[in-house]
Amino acid sequence: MNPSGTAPRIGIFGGAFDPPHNAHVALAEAALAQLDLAELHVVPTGQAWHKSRALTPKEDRLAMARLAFGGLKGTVVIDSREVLRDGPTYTLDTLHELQQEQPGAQLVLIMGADQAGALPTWHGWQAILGIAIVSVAYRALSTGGTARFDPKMLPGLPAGARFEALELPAMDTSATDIRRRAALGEDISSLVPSAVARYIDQHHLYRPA
Ligand SMILES: Nc1ncnc2c1ncn2[C@@H]1O[C@H](COP(=O)(O)OP(=O)(O)OP(=O)(O)O)[C@@H](O)[C@H]1O
Ligand SMILES: O=C(O)c1ccc[n+]([C@@H]2O[C@H](COP(=O)([O-])O)[C@@H](O)[C@H]2O)c1
Repeated sequence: MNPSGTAPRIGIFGGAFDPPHNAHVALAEAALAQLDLAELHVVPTGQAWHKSRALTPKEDRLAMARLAFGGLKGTVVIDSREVLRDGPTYTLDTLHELQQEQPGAQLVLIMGADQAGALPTWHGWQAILGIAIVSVAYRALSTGGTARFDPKMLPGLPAGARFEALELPAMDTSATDIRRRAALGEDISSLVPSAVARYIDQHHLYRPA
């Protein structure tokens, strides 16, 4: 408990971060500014069972996450547990581990509205909603507009599930678009933190073989 008698809030922001980009950083900054977090864990995904393409090696994604998020103001932990874990990455496992490590903390799972809408496809999603508050940031759609999210649209929403809105200006940046641009040799320096752009260049990431 805090001196105020409330449970410390631990934020969890997971992603493939292939690569981490400016919208990810803006989302993390908004979470630190708005969610009253004692800590923010930025968690690169290990084995993304839900994505059909092979991700860039986890060592590179972890290194880029350190470059992108390591300098943010606030207590930020670049959490390597999922890249170190064998087998498919399940957020539920991460939440169970954090619960054991920090009993009494309130876990706050942070995501874009696109992921929130897909929650019923997640492993153990109803258990996740029993453990964590879900904080949802709006996300610009490639077709224009923003991805709105209303928890009531989730079929089978468990009673007691808690959601919070995270205010974020809609940004249409996506890692898919950045990988595509980098593969074409286009300049991506306005889309990712400069240290990430240097890392991509130095390690020849996203270029055709
Ligand atoms: N432009 C954005 N605005 C708001 N949230 C975003 C944005 N881009 C990513 N996110 C959120 O960040 C988290 C991690 O996303 P992820 O690493 O998959 O990035 P991505 O840009 O969606 O990647 P990809 O294009 O490869 O699917 C997810 O919760 C996602 O909803
Ligand atoms: O646990 C699951 O089943 C699960 C299914 C889909 C996504 N996630 C997590 O959601 C986060 C964002 O996913 P993504 O696809 O936008 O990178 C990332 O931490 C993933 O591991 C988790």
